[in-house]
Amino acid sequence: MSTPVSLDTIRLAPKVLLHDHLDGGLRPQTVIDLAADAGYEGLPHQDAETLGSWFREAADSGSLERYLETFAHTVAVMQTADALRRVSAECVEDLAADGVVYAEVRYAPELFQEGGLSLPEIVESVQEGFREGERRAESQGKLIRIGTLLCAMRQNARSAEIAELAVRYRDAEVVGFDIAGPEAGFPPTRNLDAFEYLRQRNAHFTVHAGEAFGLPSIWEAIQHCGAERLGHGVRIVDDIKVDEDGEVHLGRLASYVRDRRIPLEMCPSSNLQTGAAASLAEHPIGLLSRLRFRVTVNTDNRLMSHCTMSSEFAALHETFGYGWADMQWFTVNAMKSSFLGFDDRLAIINDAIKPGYATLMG
Ligand SMILES: O=c1[nH]cnc2c1ncn2[C@@H]1O[C@H](CO)[C@@H](O)[C@H]1O
Ligand SMILES: [Zn+2]
Repeated sequence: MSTPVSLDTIRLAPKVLLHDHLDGGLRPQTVIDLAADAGYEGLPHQDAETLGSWFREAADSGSLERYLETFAHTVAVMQTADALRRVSAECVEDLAADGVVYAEVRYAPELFQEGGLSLPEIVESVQEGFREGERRAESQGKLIRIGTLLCAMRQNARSAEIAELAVRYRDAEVVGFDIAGPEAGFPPTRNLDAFEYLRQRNAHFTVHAGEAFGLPSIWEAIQHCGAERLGHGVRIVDDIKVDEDGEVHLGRLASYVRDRRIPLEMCPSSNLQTGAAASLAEHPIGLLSRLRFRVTVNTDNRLMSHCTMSSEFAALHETFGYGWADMQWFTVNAMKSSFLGFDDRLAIINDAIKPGYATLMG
């Protein structure tokens, strides 16, 4: 018999997360503790519950730029090796407790240099934290693996340096590169040299595109930069027309994205906060899934968007009626689209994902 779908049972389902920001997923209490350690006095609240609500409400701003302002507080408390190790280990524990079996967690090393850390020190501290988190999860009977993505910030001009850093640590579980930050006014082509460098070295990258800006950003990311995946990519719907009678017409770019199976790292809750979609029911994930784009479901920022992988799946279940088979489809899509090697992806699909959903589907 099939297990009824609820938030609690979704937590038991194996899940894969490709788009989660390290500095967007801190526990509120950890932000408070680290602020005290660092002597940071800028926090709006000193009580974990109130602070958690503050992040969610402040991020609920209707614009990406204002959503990103809330990161000033998390970034401020992540300026030492110890703080980075703690945040990274807790991130893994939280994902594992939510039933995530594989996650790609991203952050921008250039943001953590205010206390004098070098870029290698930052990367090594985070990697140590991730490994520690994997060990703690395993000791609680939860198997999880973390791949790291290094981001360059679009508004800064350090992408070449960060791309080199990603390649330097590619054999230490840094699996790829991304550009993040404000999208409007900062087209992905500003970072062409970084993308060229990565392609020459057979390295992987995704690009935040089609979130706060439309089709030109997606087109540049794919056709000029060579992005393998799209962070968000929601605005690809601008190239899809649905007639009154339900007939669907895909433009050239939307067709290309679907034909080439370019993965969309969709983050529904985050999109509602930044105004990229008006409501979950109207979120393009419904149409894009129906049209069998390579859709994946992600959290983006668990603190600011007050979500987990399980809560995102639960919301999709309520709104679109998705059941276990759909969740397995999203999960297999995500695992196939990960930057891990092919053998490792297959092993997670066959050893963790398929048996997990088979049990739930009965
Ligand atoms: O949805 C998003 N779109 C663009 N940038 C983002 C998003 N979420 C977080 N960041 C930015 O990425 C940096 C590195 O993790 C964060 O500091 C934040 O500024
Ligand atoms: Zn993001």
